Amino acid sequence: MKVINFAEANSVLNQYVAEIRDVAVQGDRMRFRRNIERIGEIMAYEMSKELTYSIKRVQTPLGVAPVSTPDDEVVIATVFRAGLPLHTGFLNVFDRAGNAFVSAYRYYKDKECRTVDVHIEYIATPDLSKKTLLIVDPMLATGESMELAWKALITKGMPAKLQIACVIASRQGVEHLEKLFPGDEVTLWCAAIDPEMNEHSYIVPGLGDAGDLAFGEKI
Ligand SMILES: O=P(O)(O)OC[C@H]1O[C@H](OP(=O)(O)OP(=O)(O)O)[C@H](O)[C@@H]1O
Ligand SMILES: O=c1cc[nH]c(=O)[nH]1
Ligand SMILES: [Mg+2]
Repeated sequence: MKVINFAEANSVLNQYVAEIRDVAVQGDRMRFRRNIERIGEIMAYEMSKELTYSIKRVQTPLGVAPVSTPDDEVVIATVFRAGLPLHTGFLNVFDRAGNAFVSAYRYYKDKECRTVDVHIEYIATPDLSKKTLLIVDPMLATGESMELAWKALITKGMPAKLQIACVIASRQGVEHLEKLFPGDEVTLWCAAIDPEMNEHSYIVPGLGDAGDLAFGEKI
């Protein structure tokens, strides 16, 4: 798997990442969601450079313009709930894309909240055969949700290409996906890679709980 880490380059994307991490700013839910969305828009633009292009002839009122446009049939897939604002950002850019949704949630198997498991309940997707699938989820912690989402999605057709986008990934999550996707056909795009996870499988320094920050606490 190829890994592209936007934190290695200076751009305004880092300002949005700083705001979603910052305890003094992240409590503004609308700004939090919009920042994730803006990160999605920038990532989608960068990712668009990796698609397959061909020149089409476009009739203007005054003549014919040759324009190189993408040929990929893109499907954007995300994981409820936290993935929704990132999905919106991608869909703002790839506005003709198909859309897939998977519900995956982490739950603790023990009272001490130390052993996390992931449960998939719901999947809604178009046929993924021969498509260019973009799986977008803001947090890649253990990597279990992403692996299960991928495995659930491919029961609905095998895509021709896969790109994965996260906002904050843990080093362990990246290694988990590297084992799942050996070779360099799959690319992971992330805004930052953090070094650690805590005993509750939260990314450190991370940003906290992305789903709760975007939508409020759940019971
Ligand atoms: O790599 P993992 O250890 O599997 O963790 C990552 C998952 O955690 C978050 O969802 P969460 O389970 O918190 O659900 P939520 O979006 O409903 O808050 C996030 O959106 C990922 O799907
Ligand atoms: O740090 C983390 C890990 C998983 N999910 C989150 O929302 N945050
Ligand atoms: Mg959550």
